Amino acid sequence: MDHFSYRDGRMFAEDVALDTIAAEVGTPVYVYSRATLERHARVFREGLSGLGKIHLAYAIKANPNLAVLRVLANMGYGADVVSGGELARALAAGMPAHDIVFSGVGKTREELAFGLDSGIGQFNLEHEPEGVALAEIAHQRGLRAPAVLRVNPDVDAGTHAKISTGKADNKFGVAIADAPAIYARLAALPGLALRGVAIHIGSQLGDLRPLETAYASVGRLIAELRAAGHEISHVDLGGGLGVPYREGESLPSPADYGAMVTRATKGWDVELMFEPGRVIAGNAGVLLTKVLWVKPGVRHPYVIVDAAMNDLARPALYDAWHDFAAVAPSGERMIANIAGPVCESGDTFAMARDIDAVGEGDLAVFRTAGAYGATMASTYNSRALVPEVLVDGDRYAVVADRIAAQTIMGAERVPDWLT
Ligand SMILES: Cc1ncc(COP(=O)(O)O)c(C=O)c1O
Ligand SMILES: N[C@@H](CCCC[NH3+])C(=O)O
Repeated sequence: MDHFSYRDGRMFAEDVALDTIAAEVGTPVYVYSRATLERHARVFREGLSGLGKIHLAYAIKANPNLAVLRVLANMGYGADVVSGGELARALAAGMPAHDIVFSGVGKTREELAFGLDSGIGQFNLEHEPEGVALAEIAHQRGLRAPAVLRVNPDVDAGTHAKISTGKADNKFGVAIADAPAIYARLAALPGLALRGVAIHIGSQLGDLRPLETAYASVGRLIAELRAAGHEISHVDLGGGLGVPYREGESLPSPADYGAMVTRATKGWDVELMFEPGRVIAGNAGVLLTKVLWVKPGVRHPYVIVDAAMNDLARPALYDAWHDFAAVAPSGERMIANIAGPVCESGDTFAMARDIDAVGEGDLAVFRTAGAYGATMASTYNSRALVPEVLVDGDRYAVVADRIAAQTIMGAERVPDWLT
């Protein structure tokens, strides 16, 4: 069941009409559905139900809003974090420290110490010097840091180049061929409790084959590490499962993914960990916007909406497609370009798109905006930071305020020597 659907010609988020939210909170605004978040969390877990003991660490970079994290914490999810800021959020949302995994290619010593002092469950080491530093910091505290080594399997994930992470030339992990030697050196350090490996080859994957190839490499590595005498008890298979962005698009489901994982990890005898992000949050949110103007264009009119690339960066960054739908469609269609107010031609959400006909003042949504939406927002062009709303049945709450340009200006200073 879609939790963003029409009733009597108006779009609702669960049981709340989007025009009500627009009138009360203003636009642009992100709107999330709690029921959808919960459904996705449940379906992902069910997809992996044949695998025995698993750990689910929601990749909070996808949507780190505290209310969203609380929903997922209540569903038994831990967190995959990539900065001290994300770690602070996961803890603040009530995620138990031992359910938190710390990934990221540029963790600072301070962040490593923060993770240790918080008692997090696992560090995913991205390279040898990081492991050495973590071992030192842990040893000084009389601790052994639970850790796994992230390997780069040199697999083309078949997704957008900017969100591929598993090719040899990408910055993530250690080359899988170098992994046995690095693993052996790190495993010998007294401050580390090295217990396995991690992998993550990219995001928005629409084909499971690259993942299966990568997991097969991990399987061979596990055998090699065990043959060298290492105890391998944990393997983190990362995230990356894609979601449909276009109506009618069909992608592998969590159940398909689970079947592949079951096949690929047969006989591994480890606790598997997963870091889903987009598949949990992507289709649980829309960006609600208002049409400001409809302006003639050379081939098609420009629909200028009040959301812009600073609110939803994905189209400008990755040429990403987000379905656009009127909140109260008339039934008419139009071919139009859709753009925001920011002074860049890249601030264009769609060109020559067949959309619901809209005019000045109409409300519309960009769909599938729950992941990598608000979290990538900025205040470029001195625009406000976009607010977020969580709907739960017939109630809703503003879960992140709109931060006005004036408030942001309040953090700036003109030094007195600049008279
Ligand atoms: C290490 C790591 N884990 C998990 C994820 C989540 O990925 P996705 O949102 O595609 O599931 C990412 C982002 O791609 C990541 O870098
Ligand atoms: N920000 C990207 C995903 C990056 C995933 C981070 N590892 C997107 O919007 O699709």
